[in-house]
Amino acid sequence: MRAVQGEGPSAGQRCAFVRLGGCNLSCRWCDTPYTWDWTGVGDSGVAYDPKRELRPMPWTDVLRALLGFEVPLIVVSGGEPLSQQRRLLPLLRALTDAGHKVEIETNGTVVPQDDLVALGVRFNVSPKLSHSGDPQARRIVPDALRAFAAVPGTAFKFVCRTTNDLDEVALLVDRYGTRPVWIMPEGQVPAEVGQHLSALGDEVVARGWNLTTRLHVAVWGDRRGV
Ligand SMILES: Nc1nc2[nH]cc(C(=O)O)c2c(=O)[nH]1
Ligand code: SF4
Ligand SMILES: [Mg+2]
Repeated sequence: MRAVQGEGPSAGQRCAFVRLGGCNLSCRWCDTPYTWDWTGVGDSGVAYDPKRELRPMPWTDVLRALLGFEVPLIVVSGGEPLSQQRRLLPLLRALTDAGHKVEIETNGTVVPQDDLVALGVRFNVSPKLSHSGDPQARRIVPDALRAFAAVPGTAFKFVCRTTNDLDEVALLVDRYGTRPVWIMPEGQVPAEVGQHLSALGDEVVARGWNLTTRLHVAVWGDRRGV
């Protein structure tokens, strides 16, 4: 489906999405539990059925569908798309060869391969804070964060609720050089996003960081596919 990139430095740009199944984390407030939560551990409490939610497709079919949307930007998300980075490579190479910009939304726990980095895709890296409920050793992978920080164009996008979360972000930035920083409010409905946005805005600006909303939530609520 066509949409606009809802988050981060390219927010507002026309795009199409590829959403991959499976994640190596299990964040409580995850907004796409249907990509990985087969047991109902997330806040939704729903145990999704992988047979219903996931559809294996040859990458050439995915390419054809994406080219058909005729949009400049392709956003690859999940789940955690880099769990399948080797298998994604031919698709992403074909997209960049065809002149598309590609952005990959990742949780920052998987070191990107050199041949993926060489394609010139943009990584939107979203390291998870303690309120995700994931153990620190799983959500913070220093080698991966440092590797992403070294790739030109990478943006680090931290999902936050309160100003206390910003102190946690600052520690990660100091330790691993995760810049530039974008702070994004947590929330799956406009009221929640708005509330967190106004709670965070002043301090984000004072700290010299960037702020992003979740444009797709404002436009489409929690609808899937956009
Ligand atoms: N419109 C829109 N923009 C997005 N940017 C990142 C998304 C994600 O789910 O990773 C996302 C999403 O789900 N929808
Ligand atoms: S890393 Fe992303 S997709 Fe995975 S559980 Fe957390 S929020 Fe959901
Ligand atoms: Mg999303």
